[in-house]
Amino acid sequence: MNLILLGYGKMGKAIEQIALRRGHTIAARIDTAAERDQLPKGAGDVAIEFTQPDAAVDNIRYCLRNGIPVVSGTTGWLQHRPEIEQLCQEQQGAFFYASNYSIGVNLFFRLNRSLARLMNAYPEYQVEMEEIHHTQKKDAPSGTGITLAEGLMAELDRKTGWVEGPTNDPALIPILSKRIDPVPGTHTVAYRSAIDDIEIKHTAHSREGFATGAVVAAEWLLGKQGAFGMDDLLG
Ligand SMILES: NC(=O)C1=CN([C@@H]2O[C@H](COP(=O)(O)OP(=O)(O)OC[C@H]3O[C@@H](n4cnc5c(N)ncnc54)[C@H](O)[C@@H]3O)[C@@H](O)[C@H]2O)C=CC1
Ligand SMILES: O=C(O)C1=N[C@H](C(=O)O)C[C@H](O)C1
Repeated sequence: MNLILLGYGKMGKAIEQIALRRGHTIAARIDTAAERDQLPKGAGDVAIEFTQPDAAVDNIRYCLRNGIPVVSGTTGWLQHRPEIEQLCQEQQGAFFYASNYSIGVNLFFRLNRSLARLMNAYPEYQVEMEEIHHTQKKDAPSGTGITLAEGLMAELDRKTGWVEGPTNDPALIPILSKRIDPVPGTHTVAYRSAIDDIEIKHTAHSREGFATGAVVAAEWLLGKQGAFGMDDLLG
């Protein structure tokens, strides 16, 4: 495949390495909206978009309107997801999104939901979450943290929402965000009682898992039509 990298920061560069290793070529490395607007027609087969919260929606719209299948991993913009999915349908385009592309985290999402189902029967445990990332991260809580919280809300009857920081409201899941360099991404879900604690934790050692997942998603998306996520890819 000939890939357009929309965003050539930490993730764009990690994706380039993995893409080249998997035999793909790089059609363009785009790091501003102005550069993107100068892309020639038919420049690449798939765009991989890892930019920043205030740029993602415009980039994804651009791809869908120009018939470019797009894999996005940017976090912090998902309030606009329904609009993007509608545009994808109208344009008969191809759009893939995951808050986290690593296989390990996607296993962790499933473990989180299974554990939450089990903990429904044990209301004496209070659930809380922590996410740690490098200090350049623009959004908090992390997209992965929000996906974990959504998994808890789907399975734990006593939780109806999440909040950033501590809370005394028993219906809310507190998500504590810490920024420490050079942490690529660490997520913990903890159930605490007066007697003991149960914790599950995912620690990324580098960006390799995120980048590999994004390239695999681009390979998978080519030739498809619709809006997809990791559950479609992993089955
Ligand atoms: N879904 C996942 O698995 C992962 C998601 N992320 C998310 O990906 C995003 C990018 O992360 P990093 O690469 O670490 O950030 P970064 O700050 O290193 O790179 C972002 C790049 O996007 C560029 N950019 C800004 N506006 C742009 C525009 N309009 N068009 C094209 N490029 C533009 C910036 O110049 C910068 O080079 C963040 O939202 C982060 O949360 C990061 C890692 C994994
Ligand atoms: O900004 C990052 O670095 C990361 N962002 C994603 C998120 O917000 O969950 C995924 C990963 O944790 C790294």
